[in-house]
Amino acid sequence: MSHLQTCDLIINVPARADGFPLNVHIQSGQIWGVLGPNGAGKTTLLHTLAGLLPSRSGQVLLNETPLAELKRRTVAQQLGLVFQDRQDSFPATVMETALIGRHPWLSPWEAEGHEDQQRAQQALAALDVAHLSRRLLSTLSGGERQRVAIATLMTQNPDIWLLDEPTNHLDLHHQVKVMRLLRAQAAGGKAVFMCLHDLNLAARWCSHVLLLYPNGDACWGEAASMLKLEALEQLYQQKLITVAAGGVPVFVPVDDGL
Ligand SMILES: Nc1ncnc2c1ncn2[C@@H]1O[C@H](COP(=O)(O)OP(=O)(O)OP(=O)(O)O)[C@@H](O)[C@H]1O
Repeated sequence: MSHLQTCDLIINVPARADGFPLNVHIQSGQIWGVLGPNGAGKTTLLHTLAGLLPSRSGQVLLNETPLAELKRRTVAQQLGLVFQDRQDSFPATVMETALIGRHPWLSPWEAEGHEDQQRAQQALAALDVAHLSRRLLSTLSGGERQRVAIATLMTQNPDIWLLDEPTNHLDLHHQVKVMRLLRAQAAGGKAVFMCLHDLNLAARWCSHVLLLYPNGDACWGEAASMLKLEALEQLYQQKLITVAAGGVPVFVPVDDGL
């Protein structure tokens, strides 16, 4: 299974000081949650890990090789990204969109075969959007589109799954369904690294957490050791209380009158 490593990585957030160099090792079986306030650089980090943005300094290594030295096709076979905002500008059906996930695995101009179709079908079914497979993507609701994007990543089947707020637009049932799916993928050997705004999803589902501060400071480690009330209050500049539910802490923001 592939693994992704950052070596003294400084992401390039415009007009920000360098901050703390990231030395993170994202490995098979792990589920990472990246937490931080708006503008902290979560999306920038994800895009840098995917090789879509250059770092300011340091490196991203995919199986010990700098990402920049690898062919995009090789990278796309091992690493996939669900974007936060997608411009689905050209008309495509849900099935056509899911099949885009197979492109890294096909030679140029090679058409998708039966197995590719089957993979896409299974992924769409896993995300409860198989019944929409003939619909144009542009006609879907926000949550349906989000599930198609995750199904496309599942169809791509890389070892490393990068996701930018995967529960965006999802109702509660589908939030849990997606988190279960990500946990099952990690249990099967994938590595999952996602930005989250919901602390409680991180507390319940992530094995590892990276806290990213607006000034570029960062810390990371096993989830239980990172999800401490004081650290999270400092991260979000927000008063929180903790209540226990099902053996997992639930963080609740409170109005401190400030
Ligand atoms: N092209 C750009 N020019 C100037 N500033 C930029 C550019 N792209 C991103 N930024 C800034 O970089 C910072 C980090 O953006 P990023 O999208 O990574 O944050 P984020 O943590 O994902 O935020 P959010 O929680 O709101 O999604 C933001 O302040 C953003 O305005």
